[in-house]
Amino acid sequence: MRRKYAGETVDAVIVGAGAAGGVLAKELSEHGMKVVILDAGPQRDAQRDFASDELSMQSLGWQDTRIVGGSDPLQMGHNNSGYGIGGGTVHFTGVFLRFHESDFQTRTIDGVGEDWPITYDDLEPYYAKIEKEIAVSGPKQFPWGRFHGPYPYPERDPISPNAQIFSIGCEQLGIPWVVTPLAILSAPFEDRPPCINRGFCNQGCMPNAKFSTLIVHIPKAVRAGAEVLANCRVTQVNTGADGRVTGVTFVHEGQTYEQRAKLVILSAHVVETPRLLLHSANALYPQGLANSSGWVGKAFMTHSSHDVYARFNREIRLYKGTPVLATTQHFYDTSPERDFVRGYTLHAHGARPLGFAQGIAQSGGDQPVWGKKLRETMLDYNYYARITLVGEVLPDPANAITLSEEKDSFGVPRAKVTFSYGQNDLRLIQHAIGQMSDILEAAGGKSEFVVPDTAHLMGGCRMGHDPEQSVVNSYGQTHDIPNLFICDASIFVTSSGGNPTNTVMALASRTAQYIKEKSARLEL
Ligand SMILES: Cc1cc2nc3c(=O)[nH]c(=O)nc-3n(C[C@H](O)[C@H](O)[C@H](O)COP(=O)(O)OP(=O)(O)OC[C@H]3O[C@@H](n4cnc5c(N)ncnc54)[C@H](O)[C@@H]3O)c2cc1C
Repeated sequence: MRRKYAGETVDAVIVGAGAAGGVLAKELSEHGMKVVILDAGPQRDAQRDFASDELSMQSLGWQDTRIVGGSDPLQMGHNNSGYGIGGGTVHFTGVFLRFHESDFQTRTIDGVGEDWPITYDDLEPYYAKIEKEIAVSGPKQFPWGRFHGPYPYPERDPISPNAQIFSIGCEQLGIPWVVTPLAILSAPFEDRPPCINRGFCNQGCMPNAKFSTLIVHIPKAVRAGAEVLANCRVTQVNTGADGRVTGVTFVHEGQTYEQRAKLVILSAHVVETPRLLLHSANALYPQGLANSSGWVGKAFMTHSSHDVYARFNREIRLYKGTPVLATTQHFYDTSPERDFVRGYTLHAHGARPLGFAQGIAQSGGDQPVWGKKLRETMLDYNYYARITLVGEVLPDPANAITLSEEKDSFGVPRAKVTFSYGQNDLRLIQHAIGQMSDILEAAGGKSEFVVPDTAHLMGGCRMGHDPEQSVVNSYGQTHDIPNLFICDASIFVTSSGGNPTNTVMALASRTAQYIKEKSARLEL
């Protein structure tokens, strides 16, 4: 393996080149720090490696076996974790939303979950910076939350037929809607073209109109001097006799290496970050690293993400255009009229034929859509429209990532992912299904399939002021080990009712700023 910093103790080693890791690598190396960033998966080339093919592009997701449990076991893989340089951003849908003020204070406002140790104001400048840096497109007026636009780039136009259906249904019911804020270009930016509506965002964007860490932050980090190592699986975080971390052990093509560093930053996402911390237990830290509180792996969350499909008597063609182009956050905040607290976002959401077939096949309950019925429905694929939920799931310590007895080919225990919905989560889902059906029917469709699903992973190494109730402080610095940071979606305290990646990247930029300031004062 060709190396730049082999044998050196670098300023920072980052594990995971996804949404958070990419921001950190870029910002720290542009500051002059020596950075090595490792990813377990490959470095892909958008034009060479992305195919307009649903099935083969499943390889963009994390495919290693994870053991799932709980009363609502999660389907792991392509739908919730990325694999390779760019992480989940390579095949994410590109919906780019901010959290609302209330998301950071659910305990105070609604008596559920936990308050974050930061407020919306702490993150606001970082949201603005990231949105500008990647030229987020969105409406001139965004009606919900604290940020009302305008976005750096104009909203996408035209919108897809499925988004038009959504808009008609919402308008019939008096529900405000907008063209979705997206990390997808509406006009040229830097050396990238605007979106041409191929619709393969979840298969990797071949023309580079969609932002991904692979094509934006990683090249900038490399230009600033960072060393990016693909196909390098970190198996251990190493600790010195003084209790500080000294670097990481990783495996590349069957060979084991060590990268020494003054700072270790884990950005390996919600399952792999806790797994590494737990697996790196030693005599000094028998419960795993940064786990004196016992909170590592606990209270991870997902979003409920049920779909409703309705059939229309005219062609909609769900494959057309960017998958998500219309959104409402009308049901985002707690309302005393509902039997649950917190809320959700609804998106008009395109689907490709395979996704449609896999979805409706799971929708039937005791009357599965399979065989002849599945085949007949597939013939009518062009007549269906879809809406998808992004629903807040409350944190529950029983939803946890732990180590199983079974080991993977690297000798590391496989992650066990245990998940069950709470009563509030289930009531929220029922409400959302009703609203999605109403919108589709108000637009002239007939609701036929409800597909249970989840999306996004968050939490498991939550931030907080109290070292006995949280793993990291608000900058991602672990309470137990000052030179060990966690910076990815695992540090979320609550899940919100909106897509998370803008918040992941804003937090990463805030952590980078903290590291730069602390390092300058030799305080790390
Ligand atoms: C299909 C799909 C659609 C999505 N759509 C949206 C959307 O529209 N809007 C939105 O806001 N969010 C969306 N998301 C979520 C988004 O992708 C994540 O929020 C985001 O990528 C999380 O960033 P992260 O830095 O925590 O981890 P990731 O981006 O997942 O990066 C983690 C990286 O760590 C690497 N890694 C893990 N373990 C190791 C190890 N041991 N050694 C070395 N490397 C390791 C992985 O290979 C991966 O590249 C979507 C996700 C998926 C899967």
